[in-house]
Amino acid sequence: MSQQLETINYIDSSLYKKYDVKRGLRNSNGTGVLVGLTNIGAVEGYKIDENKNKVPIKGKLYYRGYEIQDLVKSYIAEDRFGFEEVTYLLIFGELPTKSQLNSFKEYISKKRELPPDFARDMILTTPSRSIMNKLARSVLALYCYDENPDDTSITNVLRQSIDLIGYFPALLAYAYQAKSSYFDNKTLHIRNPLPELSTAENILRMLRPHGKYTDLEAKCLDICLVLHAEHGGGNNSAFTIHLVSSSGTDTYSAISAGIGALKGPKHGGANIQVIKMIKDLKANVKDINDHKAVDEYLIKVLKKQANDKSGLIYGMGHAVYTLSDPRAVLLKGLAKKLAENTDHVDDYLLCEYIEERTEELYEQVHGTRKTMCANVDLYSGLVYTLLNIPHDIATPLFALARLSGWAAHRIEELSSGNKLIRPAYMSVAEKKEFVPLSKREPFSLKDFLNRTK
Ligand SMILES: CC(=O)SCCNC(=O)CCNC(=O)[C@H](O)C(C)(C)COP(=O)(O)OP(=O)(O)OC[C@H]1O[C@@H](n2cnc3c(N)ncnc32)[C@H](O)[C@@H]1OP(=O)(O)O
Ligand SMILES: O=C([O-])CC(=O)C(=O)O
Repeated sequence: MSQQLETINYIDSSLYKKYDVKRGLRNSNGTGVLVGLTNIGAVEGYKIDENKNKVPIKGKLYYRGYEIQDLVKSYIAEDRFGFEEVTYLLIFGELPTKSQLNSFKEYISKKRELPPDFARDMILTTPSRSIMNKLARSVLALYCYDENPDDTSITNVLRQSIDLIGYFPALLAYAYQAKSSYFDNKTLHIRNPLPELSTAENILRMLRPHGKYTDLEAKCLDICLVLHAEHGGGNNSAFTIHLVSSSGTDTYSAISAGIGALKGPKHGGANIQVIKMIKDLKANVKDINDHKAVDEYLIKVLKKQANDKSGLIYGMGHAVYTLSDPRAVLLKGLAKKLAENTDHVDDYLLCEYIEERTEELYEQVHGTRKTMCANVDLYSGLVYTLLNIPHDIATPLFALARLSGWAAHRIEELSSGNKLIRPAYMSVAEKKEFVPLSKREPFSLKDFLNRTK
């Protein structure tokens, strides 16, 4: 029956050209179809020249007009946590004053504790191997604990968004604890969040059996959260938020849909896929410093003969960035610093080698050159290893950080979208006459192909 599904669902790719369908909402030069306007994040990865050709450039990312490097550099220089400030910036559109930031942090800190018995009833009873799956279900379950869940007024959506931002570290940490205890036979540690701690500190406190972490570990995790918080309106999960919000549905439905989109291996889930790919590479290549052997492995990946046989080198390529992804540049620098004088120098060099070689090996295998840079997911897994953060939560950390951007995009859609997002699909199906049950014949591939020729 699945063969039948493949047959009846096949659409000849020449039809897309014939009817000028923008597959994947992409123009013929690979750029995205313009479908919206946003004030939140700006992603710049190419220029269009006077002949309408796409010209690769170094990538830039702005949050509400501020360049990501400037934000990160200032948090490092001022030796302070930046994620709460970035959340404020994304939602309210301006950098906060000291007192605005303090009140915002105080407000979030009051929402750190989950509703009474939520952890017991909603997280520990039905653990999942996938923490992303558990997070989506937890967000949906929070609908039942909200006395005003369906009100889409901005005041109410803002309250719901900040509640979720406050709850997320505990949702993530308890989902991880439930998974580790139930599936990996580890001791269950349930530690309360502390209101005076930053998001990064609370995550580390609740994740670790002893609840301890260093200031450096927390500040590095904070940088990772800052870097993952927002990426414009067109990325798959933010667009999902716009799409779902445009129907007028509730905040919990919209955010859980965003989590589902981010989980995919071509989007946020790529960070876990990079970790798995490197594990597979190490299992198949005796010496990871042997460049020839690494090349051979990567060629097999590209030929769909190795790893998950998708043909993808995870952590490489991007829909917008061409020469560089500014987040990958920053994470690479962080990974290099953290790896120095540890056993992980070779792991760092391996990621760097994959970054250097992908374009050329892609050309060798496919015969066409594609400009491809490391994306945010290539080095993040290594940074988490170096921070002693379990790999299971790599994508969930992405979701926790991106929740700030999603909240801003949902509020933007509700404030300025004002139109149900509803693109067109042209039907290419044949029209048929109804056949009574007694006269039907089983599906025949031959008949089907004859009819659809
Ligand atoms: C947070 C984020 O979402 S960042 C992205 C994380 N995702 C990954 O790291 C997964 C690997 N990368 C990819 O799959 C892609 O680069 C994407 C989906 C991110 C972006 O893709 P796009 O730039 O839109 O390119 P597109 O999907 O049109 O691909 C063009 C061709 O290059 C191939 N390609 C793109 N990236 C890669 C890659 N990393 N490895 C192998 N082939 C690749 C595609 O398979 C496609 O081949 P096809 O024309 O034969 O179908
Ligand atoms: O912009 C994209 O397509 C994907 C991405 O990097 C992100 O969402 O962070």
